Amino acid sequence: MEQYKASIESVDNALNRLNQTLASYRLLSQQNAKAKAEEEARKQQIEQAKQHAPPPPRDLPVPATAPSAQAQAQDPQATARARVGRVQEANARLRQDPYNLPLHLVLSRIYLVMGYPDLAAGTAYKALILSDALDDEAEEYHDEAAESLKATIQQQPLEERIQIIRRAMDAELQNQTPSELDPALDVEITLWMKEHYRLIIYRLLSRSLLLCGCLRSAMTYAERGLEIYTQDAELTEILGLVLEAGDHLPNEPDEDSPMSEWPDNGFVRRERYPWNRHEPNRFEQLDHINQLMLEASDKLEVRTIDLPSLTGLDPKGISTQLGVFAKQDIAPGEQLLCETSLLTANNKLQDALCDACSADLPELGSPEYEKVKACEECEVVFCSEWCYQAAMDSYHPALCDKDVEAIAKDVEPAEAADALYSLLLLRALAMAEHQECHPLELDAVKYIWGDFSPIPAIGQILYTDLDSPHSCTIPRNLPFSFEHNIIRPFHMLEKMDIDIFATAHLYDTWIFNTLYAKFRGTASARLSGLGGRAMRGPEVSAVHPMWCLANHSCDPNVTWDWGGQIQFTARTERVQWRGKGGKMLQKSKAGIKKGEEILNHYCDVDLPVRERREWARGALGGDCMCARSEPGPSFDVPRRKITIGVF
Ligand SMILES: C[S@@+](CC[C@H](N)C(=O)[O-])C[C@H]1O[C@@H](n2cnc3c(N)ncnc32)[C@H](O)[C@@H]1O
Repeated sequence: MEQYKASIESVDNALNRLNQTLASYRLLSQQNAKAKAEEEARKQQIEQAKQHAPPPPRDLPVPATAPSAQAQAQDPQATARARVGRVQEANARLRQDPYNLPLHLVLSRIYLVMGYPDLAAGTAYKALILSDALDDEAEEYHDEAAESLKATIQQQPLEERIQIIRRAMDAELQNQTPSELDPALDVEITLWMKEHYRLIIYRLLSRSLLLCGCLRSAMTYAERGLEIYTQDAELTEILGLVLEAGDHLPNEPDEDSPMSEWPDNGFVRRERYPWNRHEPNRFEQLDHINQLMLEASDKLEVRTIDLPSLTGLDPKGISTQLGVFAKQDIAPGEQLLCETSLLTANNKLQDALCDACSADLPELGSPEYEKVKACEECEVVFCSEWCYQAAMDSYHPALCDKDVEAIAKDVEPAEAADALYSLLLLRALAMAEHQECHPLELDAVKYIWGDFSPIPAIGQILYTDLDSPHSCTIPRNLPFSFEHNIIRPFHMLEKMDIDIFATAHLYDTWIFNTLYAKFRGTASARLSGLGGRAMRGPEVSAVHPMWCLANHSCDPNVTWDWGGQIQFTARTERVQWRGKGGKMLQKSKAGIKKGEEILNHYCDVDLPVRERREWARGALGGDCMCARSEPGPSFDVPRRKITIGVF
């Protein structure tokens, strides 16, 4: 105990000495009449100092469950279990100590090793936010991050703490210049950030973004790191790898291309994460799903169905999923489903649409306009008292007066679809926040098919090296960008006054990815009714959780229409097409018999077969196997084009 006390004192003594040295330099600099000349000299010296590489960062503490290399080779299953255990353990520790910067770096590294560079980037980005907060007393999270990091540093070996202080004092003495250290900040924290953690943040962020295909951001962070750590071999290597990855691109940018020409998006794994305890067993919860279906239709029920696996990932060639079936005979032209969803989005700032259901608002001054109701606090408008009340009960208070209106609005046409997905995410986050529910447990989200790829086999190599996004050996089909999957969701949460560190169990990159996976397979989009033009890209979008349980066919037995509500109506005429011998075919009669499956259509069924197949490969993940589109010669008659569909 005495010995411990003495060591503490020696750290304190060293810190005091350092502070005195710094203070004397500050005094000197104030007295110096030739301040300008000195400033020049100081700049030169800083430049010289930058030429010396900082000492390599001490390796981060490895959680106790990490398996040894030998154990990994002997038992890959145990290794995989241990890795998932490490994610859970790091997250559990973060729940107790949410502002702990080094712990974020540990978790980021675990994700990277597990082949989740997207999650590694999300976690390293949070470490960067903490690092920026540590630099400025006035920043949100400053006090919490400083307290947590100080406690971590105090647990480190005393010799190392003293060495770091000594090195800083020596550098100060050698330079004979005013200190770069900010007197308002804790000196030891500043030194540890510089010696260890800031460098690791830049390395982790730039490498993981490189592996996600976000070359522009990877380059930005590698370069930012190199401005501080000019000689760092790893950052220099990562910068080289970014340039090399650019060589593989079809429109290859070169080193001198403007930054804006470098791609900043790619694809990542789309899977039910092994630690995700929120995905329901939909087959066991069919009764509950059918209770939800009753609110949209009393003529339909949800059942399990074996579909041909279109992605080729299922070894049996069959994918057991859900589908929608008729509970009674349905006549041609009869309406069979009418569903209202509040999981909607509109990417136009000025369009007159209901905030809740996205229906067009009636014309100003018309008798119908009487029904329109605005929020008294923030003036957001709803088409009816019903929508106003539903929004208040479901999501609006979480967004009211929170300065979120301009997020993802009025974007370039090429960005329109991604903006809509971001806005659907914002709506889901607001629903979760207001309803005090985990975002993946929301009724509007929980039972949606996420089109997840199977988790890779135990022991399978995921990246042949951790140097290139092209070395990944497993399918990655979830579109990913640093902006949409990381920066924007955290920004939205901060606007909603949500502490992103204290709520990581509710709001984190893996949760955003899971929500995006669900929305990407099921959201319908359309142009806004008011002046919407195709060149502006999709403008309104919604996820209808019951509607989207119906599977696709290029010979559908229903049509659908979506204004404020989405409706299924039994087709009055089935599609006709020319078969192999050029003969006109119409496989089925209009009308739906009890027990028959509801065959939805996600694309324009009037498109020619080649375009439908191309669409199906993108949207369903493979060739559509319905009788009309089965691979093989077929001669479709192209007809009218519509501008509405699942995107
Ligand atoms: C919007 S969901 C339809 C509902 C889904 N079956 C479920 O269980 O929730 C779309 C997914 O269903 C499957 N699917 C839909 N239509 C299909 C078809 N004609 N053939 C094979 N799979 C289909 C694909 O996996 C597709 O990604």
